[in-house]
Amino acid sequence: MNLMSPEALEAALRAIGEERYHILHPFHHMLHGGKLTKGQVQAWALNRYYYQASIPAKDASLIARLPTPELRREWRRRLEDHDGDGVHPGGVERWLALTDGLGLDRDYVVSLKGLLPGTRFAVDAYVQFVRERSLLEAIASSLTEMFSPNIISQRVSGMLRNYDFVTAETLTYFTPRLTQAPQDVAFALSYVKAHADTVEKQEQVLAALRFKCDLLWAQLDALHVAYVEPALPPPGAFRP
Ligand SMILES: O=C(O)c1cc(C(=O)O)c2c(n1)C(=O)C(=O)c1cc(C(=O)O)[nH]c1-2
Repeated sequence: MNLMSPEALEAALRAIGEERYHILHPFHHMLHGGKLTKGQVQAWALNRYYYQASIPAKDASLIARLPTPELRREWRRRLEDHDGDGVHPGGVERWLALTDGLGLDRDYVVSLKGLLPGTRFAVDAYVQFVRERSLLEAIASSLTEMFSPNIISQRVSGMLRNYDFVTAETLTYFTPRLTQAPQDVAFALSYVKAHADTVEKQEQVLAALRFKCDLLWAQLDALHVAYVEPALPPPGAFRP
């Protein structure tokens, strides 16, 4: 690989999303296309809770390694987006409003007892990646958020149209994400474009984004195998 301009690097990052973001996964198509039962949608929300709940842990470990107040302030905003400020609910709390709206017991969701092993391993791999890899790779791994407004729009409009058990209120988690994600991306992308200034670093940021796409994909694979086809939930996992 030759050294790319920052613009060419951004194009290469976007091409990774075109190729492997979870918007292409069959489970996503079934979810927004109205092809799932209520129990299968509950399984999705319950498992995805672990992703939401783990995001602040990965952001906190990233903040700990940022070298300046300016950088830490920028990343701290994400912690507030997810954890809230004690007055306004954050994303984790809003995700529980979603699982409430789908009729799941909150204590059961938070206990993680019904989680698929595949979800646990994929999410834990993200937190560990951010803790152990370089700051540049850790920041680059957040860049799937470049692609999330698209999948969120598709999911929200499709679910509202196709399921009588889903209301706009149930899905309010997603509304703030449509403005928060582009704000997150503006910073992370400009950081990556400025700091990936060698071929080796450019290869690392591209690999970090592929890794992140893969762990999002693996979460939907786990749901598909357990609840759609061949529908074999592992021992102890949530049963609709
Ligand atoms: O709905 C989605 O498909 C989706 C995807 C992603 C993503 O691409 O990582 C995030 C979110 N949602 C999300 O809600 C969110 O808070 C979030 C934080 C992060 C991150 O890596 O820091 N990704 C995502």
